[in-house]
Amino acid sequence: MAHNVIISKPDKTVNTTIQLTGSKSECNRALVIQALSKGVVKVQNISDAADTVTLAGILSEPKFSGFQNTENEKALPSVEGLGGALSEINVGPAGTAMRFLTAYLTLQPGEFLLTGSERMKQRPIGILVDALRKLGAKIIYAGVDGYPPLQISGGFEQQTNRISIKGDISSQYITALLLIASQLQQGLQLEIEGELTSRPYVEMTLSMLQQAGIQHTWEDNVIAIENQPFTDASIWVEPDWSAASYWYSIAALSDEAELFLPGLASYSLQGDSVLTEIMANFGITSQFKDGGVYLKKKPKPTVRKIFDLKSCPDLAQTIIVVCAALGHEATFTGLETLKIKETDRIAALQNELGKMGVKLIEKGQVYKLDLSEKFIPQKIAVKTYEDHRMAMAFAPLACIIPQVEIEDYRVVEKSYPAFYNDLEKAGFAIQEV
Ligand SMILES: O=C(O)C1=C[C@@H](OP(=O)(O)O)[C@@H](O)[C@H](O)C1
Ligand SMILES: C=C(OP(=O)(O)O)C(=O)O
Repeated sequence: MAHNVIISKPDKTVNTTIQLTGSKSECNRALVIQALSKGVVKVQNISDAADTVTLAGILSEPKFSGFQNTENEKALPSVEGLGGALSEINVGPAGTAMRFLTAYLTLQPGEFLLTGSERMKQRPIGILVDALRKLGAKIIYAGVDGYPPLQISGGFEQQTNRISIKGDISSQYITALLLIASQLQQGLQLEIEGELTSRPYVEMTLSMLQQAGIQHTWEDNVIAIENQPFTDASIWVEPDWSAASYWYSIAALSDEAELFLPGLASYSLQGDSVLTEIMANFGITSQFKDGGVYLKKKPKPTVRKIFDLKSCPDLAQTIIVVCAALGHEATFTGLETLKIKETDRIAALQNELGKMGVKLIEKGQVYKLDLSEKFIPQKIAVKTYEDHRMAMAFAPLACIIPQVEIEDYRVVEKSYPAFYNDLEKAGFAIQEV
């Protein structure tokens, strides 16, 4: 089976409609809410992202959801019974599934071994485990302290309703706690210590809980949720703005382009919708009408020199690659969390941009592109490091480099399985090698 693809640009101007799959962030929250509500809350427009399929599969098992979920038909169970006593659950590379299930399983009767891919075993989870233990949950490390796999004994007597948690490593720990908060006997008062990274993801969690009837207060750095029931609701998942970023990037790297992305609205729960503002710097206009967004390229000189990506870390690779490709010597901040994602995204960017003579220089918390030795090769072979966003952020380089080879190209399935089909639809040639 081929592992790589070579992408070449279309013969004519990109002018098409791309229907993006649902946001995996919204979906994975909605699935946990649905399971906690025992099916009272429904989910519509479920994503086909592998991370969502994995979580839906796990939660559709009656022993984990406490109800028979027949709605998520795309679900692929990835659960194995271990001698009846301990159930092993493997989330593969899905960070949100790992973090959300860690909290969720502490409330479910049973003994669980929660594990994931080799990379997942290197992604820290100690901050969340410590917080859950303070609440009274029973979790032990089955491998290295501070990292998955975790052994969780579900069901616990709550010891306190007030805990504090560091906010600058991953917002997913905070989301995991907020998702279960209303089901804790004493509710939860969560004090966020220090800076909060990826803040829009916490706001997304609270908005979605609110759609499911769960009220909260957020005063200064304390988010409080009382014990309360979910109410009948149907949550509609928006298309994925992070996936949209690759289409904005294609438009930015083309002389001309016109695209329609149905389902995206100017108001979104996803912080990555800030993309429209960021991409305006590269001459992309976004017009919201007909139930979606039209993007158009209008060449203009790029003015913005500093991009703070703390609130939208999943856009970092897209924007850095666009700046490098356009020869825009920009500076980036808010990239601290990139080293603990699917791969060390800083190192991966440095390696792959190096193949076109571009340096991404780290100076404390500031990263600067050095384009003094930049060149446009005839061909580039991009390693993807088991990171979907490396593949999708570099693929648009095909607009300016005749042949872009993406190694281990199927990594995109984590969030956007139809990526290459959509590229073909837009006129790109995709050759498996
Ligand atoms: O809550 C979420 O759905 C996510 C939060 C972000 O992670 P961090 O909070 O770890 O930055 C983001 O990078 C990830 O892709 C999805
Ligand atoms: C960081 C990501 O995902 P996760 O942390 O959920 O694995 C991502 O999709 O870019």
